[in-house]
Amino acid sequence: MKTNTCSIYVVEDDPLYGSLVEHYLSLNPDFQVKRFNSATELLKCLHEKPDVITLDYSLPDSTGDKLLQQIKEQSPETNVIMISGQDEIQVAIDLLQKGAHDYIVKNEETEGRLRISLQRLKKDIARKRELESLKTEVARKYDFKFKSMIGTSPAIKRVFDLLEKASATNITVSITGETGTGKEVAAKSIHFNSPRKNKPFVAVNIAAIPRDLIESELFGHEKGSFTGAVSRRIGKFEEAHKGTLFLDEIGELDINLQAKLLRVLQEKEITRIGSNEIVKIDVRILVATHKNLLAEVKKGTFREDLYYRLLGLPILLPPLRERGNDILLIAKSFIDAFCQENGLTEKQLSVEAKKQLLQHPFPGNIRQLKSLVELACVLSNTDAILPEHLEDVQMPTRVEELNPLGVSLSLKQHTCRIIQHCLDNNEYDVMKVAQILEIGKSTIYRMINNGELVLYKHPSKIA
Ligand SMILES: Nc1ncnc2c1ncn2[C@@H]1O[C@H](COP(=O)(O)OP(=O)(O)OP(=O)(O)O)[C@@H](O)[C@H]1O
Repeated sequence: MKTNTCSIYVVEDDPLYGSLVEHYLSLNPDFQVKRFNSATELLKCLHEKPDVITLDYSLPDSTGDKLLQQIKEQSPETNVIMISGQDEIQVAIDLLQKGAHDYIVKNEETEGRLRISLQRLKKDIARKRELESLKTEVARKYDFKFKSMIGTSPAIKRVFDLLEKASATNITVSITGETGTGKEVAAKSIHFNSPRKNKPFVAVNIAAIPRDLIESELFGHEKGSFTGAVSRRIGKFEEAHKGTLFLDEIGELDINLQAKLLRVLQEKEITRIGSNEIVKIDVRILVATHKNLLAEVKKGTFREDLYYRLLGLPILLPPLRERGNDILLIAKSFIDAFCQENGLTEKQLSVEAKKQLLQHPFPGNIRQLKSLVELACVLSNTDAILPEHLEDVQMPTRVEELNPLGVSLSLKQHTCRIIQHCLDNNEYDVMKVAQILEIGKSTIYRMINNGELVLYKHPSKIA
């Protein structure tokens, strides 16, 4: 159905009034109107799930009250507008509480009120349809069965197998792998191929949120529960109710909050900060980290009980250098997408360029491959990508070299270059860089997430 059309069923036993409403509504080309003289007639067609039903309160074979309940049970998405000869306020309140969208009294203003009510509904319905189609589009994008995660190597096929198993059940999944190996894409694939796919997928990057705000971000807060809590806010757990919560960089969670998270996972209920109300939650948990959590447990920075609670089905994403020819398949898809998006002619990797890519260690994995081939598309003036286009950009070693062309940069660009330089020269140790530059590590992680900084962790440096 088009986003702006709207099916409306008119239920009215008074033939004259019924045909008046039907005629009036049919004047709008976006409305597809059908008329019914009784509750029995309507119930036969309720499986068609119309967008709107205008319902006469007193019908010969049912009451508006009873019929409203039946509609809400059988077609909960249908909006019901009650039209009644009664102007008793309590009747209207009761029906609205039972799920009617509007209550309109039959008088000389009925036509105008009905028009306003339907106009509002039409916008809501169009918005809902748009949202549904966006959801379907996202779901299709992350459907690993249809190769949105590219790869045919034995290493990635093993991962696809596990992703499929993970999608079929509710088990907690812990995804590990070097930076840029596709942990977030894997998490989305699990969700969008699971029975929860029509419910929310909520991702939280623990490292990107300042330590003081994490608790409120996860569990929500009541107005006034701490300085800055100007209004009530639900947390990510409640937001993800019935869906999936993806806790990225779980290894960065503060040890004190680890205890609270464990309790929430065991008891399946949360309390917002500053509230005593217990809220039941039904959330599927996926976690990811590039850290070796067992090593963190041994160091005493990650709780052992939480580690075992989160381990569930472990999925290790292999580094790109272990995926053989997948490197070329993925590179080609990035090249095609980049050329198409930027109006460039189609480009092919030369035999030598392919050899070079296959030998590259790719410490930044797929994210690094993407920037490398996108830069090559820009550097190549022909339809061929040659080895010279795939040279790694040399990292400057002196701060003056950060701006070799002397072009004027904004303060933000300078900031990015300085932090990136410091990361490159300190083994990508975010904590250390945060201390050296006296900035928060969450700032650095936020910039990494925004793509302003790159965290190329050399394999030998990964714990
Ligand atoms: N198999 C794949 N095929 C094609 N593209 C992929 C594949 N896996 C990941 N990507 C792409 O690689 C990039 C990095 O993926 P993603 O953000 O999921 O990695 P990550 O492991 O979560 O990174 P980080 O550790 O930095 O959080 C994204 O652009 C993603 O779309």
